[in-house]
Amino acid sequence: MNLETIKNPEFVKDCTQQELKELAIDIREFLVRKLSVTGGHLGPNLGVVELTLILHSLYDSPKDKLIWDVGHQSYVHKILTGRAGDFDSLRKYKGLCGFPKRNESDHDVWETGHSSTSLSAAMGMALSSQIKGNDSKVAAIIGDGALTGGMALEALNHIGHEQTDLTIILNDNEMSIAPNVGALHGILGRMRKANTYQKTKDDVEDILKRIPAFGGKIAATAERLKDSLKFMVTTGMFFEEMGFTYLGPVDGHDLDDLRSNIAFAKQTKGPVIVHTITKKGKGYAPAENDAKGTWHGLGPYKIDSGEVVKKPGPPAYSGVFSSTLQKMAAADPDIVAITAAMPGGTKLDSFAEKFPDRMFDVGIAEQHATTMAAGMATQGMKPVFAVYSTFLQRGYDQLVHDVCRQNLHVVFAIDRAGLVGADGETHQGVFDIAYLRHLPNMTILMPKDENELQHMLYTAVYHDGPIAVRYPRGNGYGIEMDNELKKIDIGKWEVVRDGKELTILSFGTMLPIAEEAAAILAEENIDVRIVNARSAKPLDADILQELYEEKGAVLTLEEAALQGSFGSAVLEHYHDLNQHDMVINRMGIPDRYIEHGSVPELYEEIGLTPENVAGTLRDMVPAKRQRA
Ligand SMILES: Cc1ncc(C[n+]2csc(CCOP(=O)(O)OP(=O)(O)O)c2C)c(N)n1
Ligand SMILES: CC(=O)[C@@H](O)[C@H](O)COP(=O)(O)O
Ligand SMILES: [Mg+2]
Repeated sequence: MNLETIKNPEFVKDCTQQELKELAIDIREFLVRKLSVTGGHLGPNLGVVELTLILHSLYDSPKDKLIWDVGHQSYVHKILTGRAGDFDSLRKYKGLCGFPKRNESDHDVWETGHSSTSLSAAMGMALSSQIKGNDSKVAAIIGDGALTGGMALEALNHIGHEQTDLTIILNDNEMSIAPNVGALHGILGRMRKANTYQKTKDDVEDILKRIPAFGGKIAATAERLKDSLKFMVTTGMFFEEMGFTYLGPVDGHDLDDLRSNIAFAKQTKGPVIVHTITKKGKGYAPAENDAKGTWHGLGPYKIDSGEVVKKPGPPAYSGVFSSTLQKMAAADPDIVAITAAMPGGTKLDSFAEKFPDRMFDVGIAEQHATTMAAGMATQGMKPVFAVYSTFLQRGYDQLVHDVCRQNLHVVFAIDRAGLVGADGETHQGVFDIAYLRHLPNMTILMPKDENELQHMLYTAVYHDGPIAVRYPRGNGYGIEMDNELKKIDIGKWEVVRDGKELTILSFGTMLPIAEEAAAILAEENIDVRIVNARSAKPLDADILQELYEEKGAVLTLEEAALQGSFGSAVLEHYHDLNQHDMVINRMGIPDRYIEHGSVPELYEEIGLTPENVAGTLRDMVPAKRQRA
């Protein structure tokens, strides 16, 4: 079938199971082919083809609400809702979003990107239907990984209490990005086995019944055995006790099994959990056999070999972070590393290979990770929580209440700081300076390059108190790395280019843009000093005072939200000293959410380009000269 002819999902209601089977083949072929060029979350989407077909067969989207947790597995939903023709633009600038997007389709009733929000949103919609008395049905699709998120458990607790009509499809493929972790994962595993338990029990009884006379007594014993076994691995006891009707385990690739169970769930009163067992990457061998999570989300690849098309380049910042931490951990047994279900992305998986007892993957539980680290710090450990900027947003109160207020020595290795590109709005790491800077006792550092990162990490681990070292997604510059780690003087910035007329305070990895802008102005005999302003808290008060006294003009440059980040700190500094005549300007992320696209395209969109920086500086010259 030409999927691009699909305009809406209605047609699947009239398909026979056989036709759906054929459609599933077409969808898998389409996904593998399209994503070999665009990249994206192939594994998760190959795992939900049958599930999505049955959901759209049984539910009347968008009147009925289908909510995709994390949403990285919503490509099949997007194909069935008329967007197959847009897949060449998947995760590209102004193209198809890689997550549900309400302005893309009425069928995208809830936007996701961060994990574990679907059950709360579903509950909100289900309660609204109940109060309004309309007949909209609600179904949330949540993965076994997302179920390890605290929000999901909060929602389960409330939903089970309220007994609200809604269906939760638990898409259990035993994988988060990496193999899933946690006690809940163990319970799900026993439920998965319950299937075999059921089969074993039936087999045992059949055999016993075939043994004449004597067999009868054994069969009675088997009955008792069955009851005790049942107690141990009751399928769904965990959820049943929470107030849910538990259906499962269901074969998540068997259209009949899915249809009968989800249809039953849909018409059942109260909350129902349908525990489906799926295979991540189903139907494409390299993805199906992926034990590490490589095929969870990736760039372009060669279909035949499954070879990922790797762009050669310098080491990734994440890699420099991890190798530096490993070097330090070898010499210091108090150093421990923590990740919230991102061992691969943060490169802590290689740390865990060397120090298996000192790396903790807590699941998708950033709140728990933050406070656990604080607990460790009270015992003299040196916890390093490696976390994406955007995901640390989940641990905000723990940062305030547990870490900073108690002034505990926790190191936050904030990865993906700045624009991340293809993941778009929900993943841009642009708010962490703003949400950290106002916390008393917090220190915020960002290196200009990968060599400074290793020294900054060393400085942070041996600092006393809460400290964040932030670094971007992607590779460094391939510069030479110092052999010896050295401490950086926190709060001391570094002049990297002399100049008299104007000064750029460049925060973190904005330096190349600053240098290109200075070169443009040098052609016009406008002399620009560049400072590597490597701490957003504390600021370098000495340099700021020198700039004021020389009646300078300052432009702050950062890849972070202008509202409340580094530039705001410099503004506040001069204001608080009543130095209101200081000529100052700021450039960074404007006050809106930045959608998906390549980082260079996004820089263009928001004006973070050498030409624009030069233009802003040029416009500051008159005011600067007037003040002199
Ligand atoms: C708050 C938060 N932390 C971390 C992530 C990164 N992340 C994206 S998908 C994923 C794993 C999801 O596993 P699961 O829900 O089982 O879905 P699957 O990919 O297996 O279909 C993680 C950890 C995230 N999106 N949100
Ligand atoms: C869906 C999700 O949140 C993750 O898969 C994320 O896309 C990973 O980002 P990186 O590719 O930067 O590791
Ligand atoms: Mg999973």
